[in-house]
Amino acid sequence: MLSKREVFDGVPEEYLSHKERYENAIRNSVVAFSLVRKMQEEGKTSINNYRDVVGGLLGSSVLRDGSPLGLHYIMFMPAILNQANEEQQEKWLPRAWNCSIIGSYAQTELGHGTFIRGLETTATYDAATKQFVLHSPTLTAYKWWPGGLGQTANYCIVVAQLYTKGQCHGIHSFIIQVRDEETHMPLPGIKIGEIGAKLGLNAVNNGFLGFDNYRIPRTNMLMKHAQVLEDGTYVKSRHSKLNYGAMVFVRVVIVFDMVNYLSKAVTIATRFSAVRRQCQLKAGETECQILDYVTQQHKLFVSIAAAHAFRITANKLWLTFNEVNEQLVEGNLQRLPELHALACCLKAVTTADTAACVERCRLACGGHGYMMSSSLPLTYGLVTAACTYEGENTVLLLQTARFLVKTYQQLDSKALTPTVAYLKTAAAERFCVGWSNTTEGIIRGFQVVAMRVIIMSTFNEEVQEMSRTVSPQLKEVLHQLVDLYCTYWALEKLSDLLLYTPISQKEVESLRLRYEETLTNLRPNAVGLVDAFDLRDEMLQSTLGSYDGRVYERLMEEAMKSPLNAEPMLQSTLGSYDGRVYERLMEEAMKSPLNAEPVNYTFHKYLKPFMQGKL
Ligand SMILES: CCCCCCCCCCCC(=O)SCCNC(=O)CCNC(=O)[C@H](O)C(C)(C)COP(=O)(O)OP(=O)(O)OC[C@H]1O[C@@H](n2cnc3c(N)ncnc32)[C@H](O)[C@@H]1OP(=O)(O)O
Ligand SMILES: Cc1cc2nc3c(=O)[nH]c(=O)nc-3n(C[C@H](O)[C@H](O)[C@H](O)COP(=O)(O)OP(=O)(O)OC[C@H]3O[C@@H](n4cnc5c(N)ncnc54)[C@H](O)[C@@H]3O)c2cc1C
Repeated sequence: MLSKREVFDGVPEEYLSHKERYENAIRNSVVAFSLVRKMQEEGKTSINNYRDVVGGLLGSSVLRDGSPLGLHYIMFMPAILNQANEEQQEKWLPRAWNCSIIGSYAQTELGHGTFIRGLETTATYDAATKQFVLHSPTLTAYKWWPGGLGQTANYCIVVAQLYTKGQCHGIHSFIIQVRDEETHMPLPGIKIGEIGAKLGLNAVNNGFLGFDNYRIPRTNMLMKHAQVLEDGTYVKSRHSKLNYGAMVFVRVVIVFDMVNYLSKAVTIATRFSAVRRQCQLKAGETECQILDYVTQQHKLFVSIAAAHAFRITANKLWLTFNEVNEQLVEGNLQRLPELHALACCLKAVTTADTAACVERCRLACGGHGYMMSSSLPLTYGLVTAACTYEGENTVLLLQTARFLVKTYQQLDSKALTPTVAYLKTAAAERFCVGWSNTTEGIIRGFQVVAMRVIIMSTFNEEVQEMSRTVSPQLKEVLHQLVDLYCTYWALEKLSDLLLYTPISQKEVESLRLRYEETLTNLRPNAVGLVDAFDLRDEMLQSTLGSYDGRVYERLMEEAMKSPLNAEPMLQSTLGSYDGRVYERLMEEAMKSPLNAEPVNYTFHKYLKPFMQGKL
């Protein structure tokens, strides 16, 4: 076993270099996950409930900024459970469960994250050799973001467009070895490295991955739902979205993560507010605790309530998830759309609210909340990432909206699933329900709001199909900006307007329509308007915002500057892009302080003994 001192070094992460952070994260992770393995051996955790144990570790003081092994537990293993058939589970799960292989989940590409039907990586079946050929046809096809892939994982689940007999059958999942299990060197045809420094989660070792006609056995396609037979015949899944199962699982789990992070942040801020004394209510008196100010209570108490609300919601969602998955096993797909809509909505709402609440907790602590030692900035970095990963929030809310509009359109013809049954009542009472200032009254009020918004969305959808007008003159555009600014804030501050002005419900509805029309009118000039700020690239200093729009090339150029990519074991993906692979590799190797060793020492010293169960 490693001694505590050796593992934690005692040097706060903030003072470590990018590379030292990674090395520190590996040391901490092998210790932490050796404990999980010990619990497995003693039967204290199993393949079905390990999430609580791992969830408690990830984001804890030991793995404060994430772990290079996190994705192994968070997505690699769930994907095998969810997408692999029995035979494949027998082959891969035991090795994944005892960490003799370390996996990641590679779906997102440089060019696509949300629109997964647009992913470019291809998996083409070769019946002659009974193999799939994985290939990244363009730079934008490179997998980009998978956690742990940079220098740590030696296997991963790859999501690619499946081709067989010349036909594309859409995205499917494959289990792929990317590094040699003995030497940890990338296998021939694999280009791999880490993507560089991020706002947070800098211990997760997010990587990039490119394939150059890389061959895998047919049986490495995860075949629980769809299959490809030896002769290349494609057998399709009962439901095209069953392949998306791993994402639904993680969205459900993220709601639990938000409970942990929000509880932590509001504990820090509330305790600090009890200790902090600032200003006197009356001259001569002792300064009072800031927790006594109503403004401070306004900032914090809702987060305490939200943490409990999210916990109850997470438990209910987990029950629904398990119920629906049991029904799926029996072939009953009826509640899958509802589960998808629920997981999307609750992942989006809890992550957005938690990010806002954690930032509010930080602000409530004044200057001391800005200190890294407060742990609030780090917690914010963790939670704000969750608004993006596992489905960007806007897009997930659109999925829920789609489900609600569809439910409304079938209100009279279809039995409603439990979570939307209220729509029937709200519709039956034709919204004439009176307001009561009770919890039930407020819930009913929001049910009426939901019903009205769904009706408006359905109506807008019909209206917007009819007309779209755009006006080119600058004067018009500036008027549109004024319009936008006014209608945006009128809608943002609607409660005040309803309280203090005679604005009617009808006027609110037309205000909302006008706002959306202004957005549409401004869209064609949006880029021109920001170009008009005339901010040079040197001032922006951003891979995303450069004038020439070469986003992906710049992202890759920046990634290659990471010290972790200087190590000779990595293959320069940018080099393969412009064809100067070997010259660049040699250039990078000569720069790297580690050019004497082909693999980072932490593999042999920590990772390999851990994977061989010797730690
Ligand atoms: C410190 C420690 C922590 C550290 C922890 C760190 C952990 C980090 C983990 C992050 C890992 C990742 O990010 S992994 C990558 C995650 N990526 C994503 O989540 C990608 C997000 N995008 C998507 O999921 C998809 O593109 C959609 C759902 C947005 C759209 O999919 P689509 O195939 O285009 O479907 P679409 O045309 O919109 O809809 C067609 C029909 O399919 C239905 N449909 C769509 N998806 C599903 C679904 N999953 N299940 C059922 N049904 C579905 C729709 O409701 C619709 O039904 P009907 O209306 O026709 O009836
Ligand atoms: C910390 C972190 C860890 C991650 N880990 C992994 C991982 O392990 N494995 C993996 O595969 N991926 C991972 N990801 C990638 C993540 O899943 C994607 O970033 C996410 O799905 C969003 O896709 P995108 O980045 O392409 O953004 P985009 O989809 O390009 O979104 C950019 C903007 O476009 C908007 N937009 C996009 N489509 C629409 C639409 N249809 N309608 C309206 N607006 C739209 C979005 O709302 C957003 O404002 C990770 C990301 C982060 C930040």
